[in-house]
Amino acid sequence: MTPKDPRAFHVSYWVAAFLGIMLVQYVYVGTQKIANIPYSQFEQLLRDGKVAEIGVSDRFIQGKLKEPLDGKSVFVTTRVDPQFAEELQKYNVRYTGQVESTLVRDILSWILPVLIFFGIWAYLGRRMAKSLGGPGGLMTIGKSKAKVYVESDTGVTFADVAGIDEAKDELREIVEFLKNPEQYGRLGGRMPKGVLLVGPPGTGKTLLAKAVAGEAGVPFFSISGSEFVEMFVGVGAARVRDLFEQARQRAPAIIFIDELDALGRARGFGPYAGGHDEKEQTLNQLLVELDGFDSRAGLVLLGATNRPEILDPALLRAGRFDRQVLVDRPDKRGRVQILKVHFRKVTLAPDVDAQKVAALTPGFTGADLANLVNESALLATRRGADAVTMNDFNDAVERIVAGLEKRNRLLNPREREVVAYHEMGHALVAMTLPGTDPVHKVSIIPRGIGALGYTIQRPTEDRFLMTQEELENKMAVLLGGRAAELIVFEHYSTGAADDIRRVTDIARSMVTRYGMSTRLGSVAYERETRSILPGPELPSVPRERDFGEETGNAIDEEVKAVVDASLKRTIAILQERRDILERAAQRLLDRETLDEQDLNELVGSARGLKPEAAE
Ligand SMILES: Nc1ncnc2c1ncn2[C@@H]1O[C@H](COP(=O)(O)OP(=O)(O)OP(=O)(O)O)[C@@H](O)[C@H]1O
Ligand SMILES: [Zn+2]
Repeated sequence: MTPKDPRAFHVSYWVAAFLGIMLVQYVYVGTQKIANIPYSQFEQLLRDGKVAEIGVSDRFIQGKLKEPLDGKSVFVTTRVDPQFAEELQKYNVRYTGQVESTLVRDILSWILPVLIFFGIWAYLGRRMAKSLGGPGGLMTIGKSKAKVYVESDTGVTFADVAGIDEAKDELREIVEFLKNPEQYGRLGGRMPKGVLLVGPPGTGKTLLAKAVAGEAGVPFFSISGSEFVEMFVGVGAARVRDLFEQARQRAPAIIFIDELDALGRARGFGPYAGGHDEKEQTLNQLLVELDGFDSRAGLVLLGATNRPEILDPALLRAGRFDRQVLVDRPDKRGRVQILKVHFRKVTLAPDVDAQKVAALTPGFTGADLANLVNESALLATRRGADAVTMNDFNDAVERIVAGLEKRNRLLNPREREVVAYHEMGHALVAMTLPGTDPVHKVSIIPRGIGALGYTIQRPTEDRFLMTQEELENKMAVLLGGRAAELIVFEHYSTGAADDIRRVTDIARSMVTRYGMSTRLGSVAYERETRSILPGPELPSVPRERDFGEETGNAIDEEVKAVVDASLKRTIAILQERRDILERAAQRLLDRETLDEQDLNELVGSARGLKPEAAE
């Protein structure tokens, strides 16, 4: 399309070559037109002395005439046996020699080259399209694919996106900005250029991006990072440039890059570690575009990824994708809302209830739920029913759950219960002990890699200094999960691995760096770069040992003693509040997330109990 696209050159080149060959063929054959004459006429020409030279094969005679006949100077005729010819003349039979059809020759000289040419073109086209990693074939060559992905009106609004209200709220500002980019910058307020939507697959990141475009009524340009993989050098960068160029012309607009991690993988990460020129060039071009565009022009770049941790840090720097919006798996209430959106598309029997279906589908994402509604409708159709019943949903859930379990994405009911008590253990200890950060949210919805549930504490202030008591409370909160599991299930599970690691770090630091152990005194035994205070975690370097083997053993024992004491204390705290733990964990199991207010209602009385009473 645009001359900048390197592939465009290929196509015009091929077309020109093709036309050229046709022209040469035409001119050549045209001047060489051969007269096809009867044998008797040939004899006449011979007798008249008009034939200059001939070539004889066993079936044809071809020759040149001294003067052109009907503008043709070459003739061909079919040979007739001379004796047979005499015979025929004797009986006065008129005869002609006729050259056989020229069809075969025509095919060979015209159609075959054309066919071969198209064959080669199609083959190259397919190969090229394949190496570009995208769909398409013949027709897409030379066209910038970005063009294909523009939607003037996505037709999606926030009403179509349910259950992820927090993410929606964060994007409302972008909508306002896109509706009126000039006004927005009036007071000097700056819009973020890039917003990164982070969340597991199928949670509606693409849908949300489209909804932002739909709400603002701006065009939606989209491209997927994975399309850039395995592309010719230079093509990816050209496409990015082209994409931004087109979007700029139609600003205000949204540019959406799905699977940003495929493109923006940190250098030296994964299978392409070490110079993968093409991706690097494409990434660099993206960074150039990001740095170059002025948000007042009304362009907003949205990116999506489910692996933010592997992104090149350059992408996340200020002025680039400097805002992240979490798009999480929905909890039960969220699932109800999502189901209601998708229920609009099908005819439901009166017994179908979004609450009931939501209760059946813990761990499902928005995409899973959309799939569920669809499957149920298919089952009903197959039955020949005229509405989808609760039974169809039950059957469809069973099928889908089997699939999701295979892909290891769902907890079984027993695991959910363990996770609920574990997380509630953390939360309850935190809410009991003074000086710990308030609990913002508890959830048993898996998040990220590895975390089966989570408890979010929101620090009230930045901390630069912590007392021994505060560190001990922090350890107790971290051990709350393990303690709850021990009390309720009397088991040790792997779910506490990360908690244990962090507790051990704190205990070791207390003993060897902060001099908080009475047995070992206020002596610094180790220098470690890792800090337990909030802030960037530095990579841990091998510890420097300033002590002998005996002291080393004493340190190990002391660390163990600190952790053991902390666990004992934590167990006591929870045992004291066993009934609250039960009630809150059951509520958590039912609702899947509890916010600050829910927790305060459930646990409110816990603070009243003196934690020390437990010791
Ligand atoms: N929150 C939601 N509300 C309503 N429908 C949803 C929601 N989330 C997902 N869906 C349904 O699932 C489909 C797929 O979601 P979408 O492609 O937006 O997910 P995604 O997060 O972009 O996934 P991926 O990371 O795999 O690209 C949507 O088209 C929609 O039908
Ligand atoms: Zn835990």
